[in-house]
Amino acid sequence: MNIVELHPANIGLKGAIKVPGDKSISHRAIMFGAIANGITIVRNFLQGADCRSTIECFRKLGVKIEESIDEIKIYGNGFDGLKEPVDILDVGNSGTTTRLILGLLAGRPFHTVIIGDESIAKRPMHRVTLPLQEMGAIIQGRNHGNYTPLSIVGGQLNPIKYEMPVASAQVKSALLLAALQIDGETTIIEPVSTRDHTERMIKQFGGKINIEQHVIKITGKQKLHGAKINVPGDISSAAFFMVAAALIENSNVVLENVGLNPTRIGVIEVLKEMGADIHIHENNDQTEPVGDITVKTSQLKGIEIGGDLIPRLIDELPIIALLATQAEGTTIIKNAEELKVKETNRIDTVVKELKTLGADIEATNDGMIIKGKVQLHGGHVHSHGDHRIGMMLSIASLISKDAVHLEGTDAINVSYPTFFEDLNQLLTNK
Ligand SMILES: O=C(O)C1=C[C@@H](OP(=O)(O)O)[C@@H](O)[C@H](O)C1
Ligand SMILES: C=C(OP(=O)(O)O)C(=O)O
Repeated sequence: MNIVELHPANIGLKGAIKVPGDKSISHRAIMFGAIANGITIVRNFLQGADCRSTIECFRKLGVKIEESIDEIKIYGNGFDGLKEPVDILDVGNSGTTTRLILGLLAGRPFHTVIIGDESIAKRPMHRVTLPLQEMGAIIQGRNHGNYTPLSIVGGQLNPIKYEMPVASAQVKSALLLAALQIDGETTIIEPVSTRDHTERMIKQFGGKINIEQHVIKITGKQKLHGAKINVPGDISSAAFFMVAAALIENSNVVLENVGLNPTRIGVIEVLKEMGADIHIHENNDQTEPVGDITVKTSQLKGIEIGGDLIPRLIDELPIIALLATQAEGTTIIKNAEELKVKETNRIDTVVKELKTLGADIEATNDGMIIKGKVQLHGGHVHSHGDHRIGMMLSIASLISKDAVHLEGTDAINVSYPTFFEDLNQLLTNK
């Protein structure tokens, strides 16, 4: 496992960068391109390991996908264009690929086997396999279909009315991808709003979907046509530099062309409530809203984070935990038990690694309690193979007193392969 020695920043972060494309939207652009009729062109696609896994899975399903430096071209032939793969589909580290592809394959009349890495093998799949089985798909796997390896034989599905027990955009999207193949209307009820990229994309590809509050209705067998997708920058990646700029003296950072979908901007709301010097400049209102985010060095105070806000910042909670170590007072993160079933148990890994650096942080059943402001010291820390933990600890090293030895930085390739290049650029700008 690779170990990198990281040093405290002795200057502020300065300048403007464009973070890479949004991971959630990049996955969906490939999937919708594959099931639509005609050509789909995707610009600013995230070339991270997770989205690469999605491309390779769809190639194995018989979809022609061409790649050049600045765009991806997908030749869609509708749902019927997908063919029984002769090989196993490997989803790598990607929960989004696993769950969404299961929804799509639930309606395909052929057999597929899905595997992933060690982390994927621990992530619960019943949340999608149970409702998909209720719709009529045949799914088998470890622990009665809860864990990979999974095998699925899809076919004719029945529409259902499904009240989701967990707030999860992946579950919602899997069910929508299944529902798109059914003659009849499927109803999905979310407990709390989650990211709505799938719903937006259905419309962008020419489909119809009815959304009223938390009730989503969709009729299948619609004709989707190819589209042009400009993927906005990923706010989940931008969050690391938003926090770094707020915490490091003499910083002034602009993150350009970041996706500002209202279901994703919880981290901006938290930064504002904690007192950060942050400004948003919305550029336009496309299918997905985008804009520039400016963050300067800030004085912060602890707050309580929970309830409906959680799904809107779920992936940002590791970096928000670091932010809280530098805020005056106590920050309480609650209702975030979903953190336990991410690439790692992110309550445990965040608490363990930040404690190693001297933070005052305790795990609770559904989140964390963090007391600040505490000067972090150096130490030997580990990403545990989790990209977001790796990036959070890299930012922590910038505000630590002594060197930090970070093990497992390669995990960062999952969502942000150019993370260290971008960080170095912000550190060298005057
Ligand atoms: O739909 C998506 O693209 C995602 C949904 C979230 O997962 P859940 O649906 O499990 O909350 C998020 O954590 C993940 O990084 C991406
Ligand atoms: C949880 C994440 O992704 P996924 O579920 O797709 O593995 C993430 O990117 O933080």
